Parts: sequence; C-alpha cells; structure tokens
Amino acid sequence: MSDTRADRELDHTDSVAAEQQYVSMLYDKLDELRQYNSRRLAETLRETGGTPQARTERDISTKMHIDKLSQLSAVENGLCFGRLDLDSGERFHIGRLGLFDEENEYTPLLIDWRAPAARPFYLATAASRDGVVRRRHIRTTRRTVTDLEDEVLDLDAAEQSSHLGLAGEATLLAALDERRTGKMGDIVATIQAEQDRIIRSGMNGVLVVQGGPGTGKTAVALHRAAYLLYTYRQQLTKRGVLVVGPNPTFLRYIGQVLPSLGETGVLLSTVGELYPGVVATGRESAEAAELKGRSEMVSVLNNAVRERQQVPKNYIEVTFDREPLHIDKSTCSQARTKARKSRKSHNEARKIFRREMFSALALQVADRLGRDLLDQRDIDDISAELRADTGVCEALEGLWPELEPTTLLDELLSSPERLRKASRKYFDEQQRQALLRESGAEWTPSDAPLLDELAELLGEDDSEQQQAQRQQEREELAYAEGVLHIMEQDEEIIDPERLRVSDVLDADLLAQRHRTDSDMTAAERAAGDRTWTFGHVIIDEAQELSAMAWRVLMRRCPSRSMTVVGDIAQTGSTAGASSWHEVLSPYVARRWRLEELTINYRTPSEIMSRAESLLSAMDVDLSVPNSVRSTGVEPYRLRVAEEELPTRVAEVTAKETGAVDGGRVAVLLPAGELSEIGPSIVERTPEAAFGPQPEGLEAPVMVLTVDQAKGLEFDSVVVVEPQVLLSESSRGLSDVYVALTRSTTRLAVVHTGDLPPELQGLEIEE
Ligand SMILES: Nc1ncnc2c1ncn2[C@@H]1O[C@H](COP(=O)(O)OP(=O)(O)OP(=O)(O)O)[C@@H](O)[C@H]1O
Repeated sequence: MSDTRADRELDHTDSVAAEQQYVSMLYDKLDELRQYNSRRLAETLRETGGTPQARTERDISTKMHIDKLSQLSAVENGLCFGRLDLDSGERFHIGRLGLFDEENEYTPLLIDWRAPAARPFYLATAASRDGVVRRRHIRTTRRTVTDLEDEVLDLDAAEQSSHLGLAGEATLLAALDERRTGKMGDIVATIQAEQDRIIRSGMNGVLVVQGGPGTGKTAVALHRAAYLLYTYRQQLTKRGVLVVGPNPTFLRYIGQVLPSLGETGVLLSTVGELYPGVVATGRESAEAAELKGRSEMVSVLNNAVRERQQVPKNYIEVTFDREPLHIDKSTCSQARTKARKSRKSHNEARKIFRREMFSALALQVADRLGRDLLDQRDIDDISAELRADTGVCEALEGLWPELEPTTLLDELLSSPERLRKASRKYFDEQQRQALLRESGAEWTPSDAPLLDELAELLGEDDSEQQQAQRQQEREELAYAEGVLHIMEQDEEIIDPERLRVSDVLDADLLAQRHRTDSDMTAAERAAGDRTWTFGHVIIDEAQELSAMAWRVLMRRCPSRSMTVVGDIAQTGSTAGASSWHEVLSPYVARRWRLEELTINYRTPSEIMSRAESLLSAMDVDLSVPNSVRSTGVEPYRLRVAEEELPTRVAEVTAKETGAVDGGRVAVLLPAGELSEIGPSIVERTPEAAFGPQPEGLEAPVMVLTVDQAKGLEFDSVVVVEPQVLLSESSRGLSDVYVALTRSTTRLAVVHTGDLPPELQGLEIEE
C-alpha cells in the first residue's frame, strides 16, 4: 500500500500525467471541431448565386458555423475542470461544453456542466453521494494540467467536511485568492451546492435570490442565464434573455462572463438604456431621482397627457369656405369624452376625436348651407374638405395634438405651470422645484422609465404597419416551413454532434432569420425595439430599482419568467426596495419564490466582522453571510487633520496599490469629496481612474462614490470619511456596509472626525 508521503506524491504525479493525456486528447478534439467548422464556413462563403432558397440555406449554414466557432474558441481556457468517478466504475469528465467520440457511438468524452449528468459534480456530498465515489477538480493553465484536488466521498470524509459544506475547497480558495483584474470571471469549475440549486431552478415564474454581499448573486445570475439558454434553447433563442444591471461600469465588469461560457445571445442593459434612442447621461439630485421613481408618477404622467386634451373656454373661430366657423366647447367636449371612453392611448384616441370633430363640424357647415338640400354624399364631401383645411386642422391639433414621449416629458419638466397642474395632488411646491429643470436638459437614467411609461400612454398609430407586417410574417413562416422540410432531408447540414436542423431551428426561428435583419440575434433586435418582450429577464442589484423602473421591466416580460437578484440590506437609493414582497406584490401577488445565498466568497472574515456590526445597527432582518476566507490581514484606520485629508488619502492609496501588487484598489468617498480628493490621488497615481467610467476598470485605482461601486469588487478598498457617508443619506448605514464589503483582501478607513461606533475598534495606523 502506498502510504508514505513520497508514495502519495508519486501517485499524484501519475494522476496529473494521466489527466494531462486525457485533457490533451480533448483539446485535439476541440481543434478538430474548429477545423471542421472553419472549413465548412469557408466552403459556404465561397459559394455564390443560386436560388433564393439556396441562399437562405447558405445564410443559415454560415450563421451556424460562425456561432459554433465562437463557442469553440470561448471554451479554450479551462475546457475540462472536473471528473466524477461513480460506484459503477464509470468516469465522466466535466467541462465547458459537450464533446463526443463520433467514431465510437457518440460516447461522451466531455459533459457540458449544464447537462443533468454533470449535476452531481456540484451537489454530491459525502452524506448524499448520488452514486459518486470521487470528485476530482482538475486545474489547468492554458492546455496544461497544473494540479488536481480529489474529494473521496465516504463516511470519513463526511466527518471531516468543513462546516460550510464547500465542494472542492482548495480549488475554490485558490480561485478566490487570485488578484482581481477588473473583469468578473466565471465560476463553472467551483459552483457550490446552494448556488447550483438556484442556477438550475425552473424557468417559470419569478425567482428572487436574496443574498448578502459577495455571496455570488451576480455570478449565479449569469450562470443561470447560461443554464437557461442551454436547457430552453429553442424558446430563449427566439425571445432572448435580458440581464439588467445598475450602471454601464457594472455591465462592463460582468460583460465577459457569458461569452466565456459560450453564450452571446443575451442583452446586457441598464434600465436607462432600455428606451431606444435616448442616451441617459444627465445628472440630477437624489431627490429628483427619487420623486421620478415613485409610482405616483404614473398618475402625474397620465394627468400631463390629459392636460393636452383640451376644450376651448367658449369656441375657437376659424375661417372655412370664406365663412367663420366656430369650433365650440360643447362639440369638443363630446368628442373628447367619446375619444377618452375608447380607453385607447392618446395618439390612437386622437383619431376618434378628429373623426367626431370632423363629422360634427361637417353638420354645422351643412346646416349653414341648408341641410335639407344635402344628402350624405355632400356631407362626406364637406367632411373631406374640412380634413384638408389647414386652419381647421391646426385648431384641432391644438386641442388634441399628436404627442411624442420625449417632447411631452421635456415640456412637463421644464414648465412650472404644466408640472403644477399634473402633480398638484402628489407633490408639494418644494418637490416640484426639485423636479424642475431647463428645457432640453440631458436625459437622466430616471427619465427612461418615464419615457417608456409615456410611450405606453401615448401609443403609436401604427395599425397599418402592423397589419402589413403580420401579413409578411405569415408569408415568411410558410416559406420557412418549406425550407426546413427540404433541409431536414439534407444530410450535409447535420453537424458532427448529430444535431439535426430541427433541434436548433424551427420554422418560426428560421423565418425570423430570413428577414432583412436576419443576422441579428434576438438580443440585438431587442436592443432597438422598445416593445420587445423577452423570454427571461434577470435583474441584478434589483434592490436599487424604483417603482417606475419595475413597471418597465414587467412590461418587457409579460410571461413573468424572471430572476430577481439583490440584497435588501444594500439598498442605497431612496427610491429602492425595502422588502421584496412590497416590490413584487403589485405584479405577481405572492406568486414568487425565494432562494437565499448564505456564504460570502469575496470579503474575508476580518472585514466581515466589522460589517456585521453595521448590519445589526440597520433595521433589517437579515444575517451576515459566512466568509469562506480569512486572510490574516487586519483592516485599519487612520485619523488625519481635515486640511491633510486629500494628501493622506493619496498616500494611503499609493501604499495600498503597492500592497496588492498588480491588483485593484478602490477609493470610496462621499460625493462631496470627489472634487477635493480625486485630483490629489491622480497626481500621486496618474493611472488612477476618476469617477464611473467603464474603461476605469482596467486602471489600478478607481475613485468612486459608494453608489458607483455597487456590485464591483477590489483587492483593497480605502473608505474615506465614513461618518460623512452615514450622515449624507437616510440609507447611510447601507452605504458604509456596501463600501466595506467591496474588498476581497484589504481595507483602510481614512477619517477626520469621530468614527461611527461600529468602526471604532479598527486597528489604528500611525
Ligand atoms: N462558487 C464560486 N466559486 C468561485 N468564485 C466565486 C463563487 N461564488 C462567488 N464567487 C466569487 O465571489 C465574488 C463575489 O461574487 P458576486 O459579485 O457574484 O457576489 P454578489 O452577491 O453579487 O455581491 P454584491 O451583492 O456584494 O455585489 C466574485 O469574485 C465571484 O467570482
């Protein structure tokens, strides 16, 4: 029996060599597939001409090969990361995609991590083995196996297992100890059981994932998107998946995760970007943003629209047929009532208003001419003349104009009078002052949900377009069904994994691809279409969303197939949520399910113990997640004189940059300190990025407000003036809690005045 340490090392070396052989074989297979797809792509691209059907087939074939090639190149790193040895003696390797031996009855060589057969890799424990005797974690750098970690699942192991029940603990800790790069990485190799259950939860209904900082909510949400796309490919390829994040920097931070999992058909967006054509770059006060986020804004906007449906005090006089014509109050009032009663949107109801007005005015003109002498045809002629009369049309336009959301909102927010009329029941004078701004001001993120709401209230008069489009779609579908039938008989198109065309494509999808924008993914089409509805919507940092933003997202997902991810304790925005029930009940009553994450993978216990006292000071019924790591590095504080604050913060930042040696540092400070302290940091560390800019993620230092750092993480965090953060907002405790928990290793606090009691115990740095 090999029992000595030297023997064990020899065994280990042999195992690494054996795994290397297997992993090399997998890479050979991957290369073969790449070559095959490149060859097929080149062949397809070389072909020209032919019938429309042949061209469609070629387009589809090109798209399939391109998709496949990008998937094959995405899985290059960490292609295979695990192995399961079963009671039956069978072994399965687990990796980023499925590979098969087509010369040997399609025996699986590598199992996709999302396939049901891979599940025990994430869930099996010594106490609940699910037929697994050993789980092996295979660590690789490029194509070389560098280390293995074996977990033998027997009763001895059950006794020794860590209190947090982690799988592949050494591999996990090695992943967590890596320096941060400014880009979030995927976690396929080390997904933990509580995370796996969420990732693979069914697609229907609203799933809320509540978890403290660093529990992997974002990671889980993104892996869930990849899992859902794999499992419900057909449904989701058509409608697409939307992932919503709080700001563009955050979206850049997470942007690589799904492509690295071979998935590109997902739209990443902030709520502010969901209104096509509007770039929300403007800034506004927290009060204005909060007021605009309130659900009362629905009524305010409704009132603003109704205000535009006018009746004259007495009458408007126009000249028609060289005679004065009175557009009188009572006629207008009747037409308006009829139009409003239709319950159609403003621009659609406008047609009813105009129709009523033209027929009433035609009768007036007929009376003047002597109605007894006229028949219906004459009256219709008068009506047509009225429609063609500029004066009459202008008058009616003034009474019920065609409206655009952007113009209406701009006019509402820049006119004290309009704003007062629309909001007098909901906002007081001081609140209205906070909302008022210059006409033509830049759009802000909280305007986007208002524009979307207005687009619903105003509607577009596109009935003819819609009818024509429906007809075209019917024709395309019929055509695509024919093409599909022919293609299924064509063995050439079947790819080496024996995927039949109908497995990846149905007539509906084929018809969509055949349209002029056929090479766009659903996500790309959705980005330019305000009314697009998604197959699944994932909302990250969901606690920050206002009531108005929720309305937009619910409209984008009528099926209510949603994953809502967040942490009530981290709510910073005063427009944000204080309970999931409160937020969701208007849409799904109690029909949502809750999953919780309890382990913190990011922040070490040395920092979490400080965060814990902050959380207990907040009035939230939540517990601090358990940290998986301790680093032995104690957080520290430094009290400095007020006039020295900028230079001392710059000094500490430089020191921390050295300490993390190529990692990332964040300086988190109150908004008011940005302009004072930012320049002195940049002077000392010129590569530092100042403010929220997606490119800043590449910089060694980012200087941000807490709000701007939501969802991000850094090797070291320097928190400046936490007592000011506390006093700045009613959610100040939350802000300090978020600030502390951005760190993966080190924490420094620099302050001038007394610290909040929860931070007073920090080690003092001289
Ligand atoms: N199973 C895992 N294996 C390896 N790394 C993990 C795992 N789970 C989470 N992590 C890492 O932990 C860190 C925190 O994850 P993530 O940002 O998803 O947490 P979060 O809950 O969204 O945090 P917050 O709410 O504070 O923004 C990330 O670096 C992530 O890659």
